[in-house]
Amino acid sequence: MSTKPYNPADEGAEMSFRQKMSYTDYLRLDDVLKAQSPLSDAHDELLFIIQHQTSELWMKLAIHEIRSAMDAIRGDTPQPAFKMLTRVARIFEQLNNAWDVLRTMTPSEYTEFRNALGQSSGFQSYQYRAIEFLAGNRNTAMLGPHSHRPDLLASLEDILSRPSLYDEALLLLSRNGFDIGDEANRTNWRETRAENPKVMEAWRAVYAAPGKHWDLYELAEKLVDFEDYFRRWRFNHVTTVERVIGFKRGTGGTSGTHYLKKMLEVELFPELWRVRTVL
Ligand code: HEM
Ligand SMILES: N[C@@H](CC(=O)c1ccccc1NC=O)C(=O)O
Repeated sequence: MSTKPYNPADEGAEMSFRQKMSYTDYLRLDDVLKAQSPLSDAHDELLFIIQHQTSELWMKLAIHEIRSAMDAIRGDTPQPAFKMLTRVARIFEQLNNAWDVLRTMTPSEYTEFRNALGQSSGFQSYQYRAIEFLAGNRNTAMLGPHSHRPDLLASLEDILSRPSLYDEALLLLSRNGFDIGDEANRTNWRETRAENPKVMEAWRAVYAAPGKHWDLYELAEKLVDFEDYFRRWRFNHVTTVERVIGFKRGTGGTSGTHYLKKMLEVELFPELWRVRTVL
């Protein structure tokens, strides 16, 4: 005895989208799902492509959130920035978990298609560079790989012409009466700023009396949280890279694992880490 299969149309599920916007239409899935073009017959190349494309989508959202957080801080309304920065940290947590999928690819499997990648490399990810530049890790040498794309170069240059997320936090400290020295009058934002003892002292005062400076205290902790998850991303990346290609040179031309280990030393918000020692 068979029962009739359940039909969601009986309770009103729409079944015809000839004249209406569907899920596939709204999400432009034809564009998204046609954008994977492996260059080899290797089974794992699709994993590699999807891993990177999904990472780039999450980075797009991170950039959107960081920019809005910066606007909120600049407008002296830091509260919405807290939520946005929490989301950025969660995005990095998501990216960190994604390494578990890529880690299932062995060196033997990667070697099957590595040649097809030519000299392309994550080193040329302009969204990754945008996140670093927005956060405050600025190095104009990193513009080089984008010199053939005036549109991308212009958007990175635009980021470098304005204060970073951390600069916005320091300017907020200054507007709240904290002495941050010459940094309050800075006009050139293109390079990473030098560490500043006055900024360290300002953060020390914030951490010494959280109740008195709650917004600045909460902002500082959101920034530390963001950097914490960012550091974990760098660490997961270099560990995966060592596991898959050892100490081979990178396709992008750097020393590979050695280069990435050096990048682990980068600090986005140095005084916020330094201040811990003196509390
Ligand atoms: C098997 C997987 C991977 C390997 C073997 C690998 C390898 C490398 C190497 C060797 C570099 C140094 C630059 C070079 O000379 O090429 C690099 C940089 C980079 N990779 Fe990967 N990578 C892998 C996966 C990923 C994934 C999934 C992402 C996510 C988007 C990514 C993003 C980046 C970025 C953003 C850089 C630049 C880092 C910086 O300049 O600090 N990589 N990668
Ligand atoms: N740099 C990697 C290649 C690589 O991982 C890659 C190549 C093209 C697009 C994204 C990549 N991912 C991260 O660098 C390698 O040396 O094997």
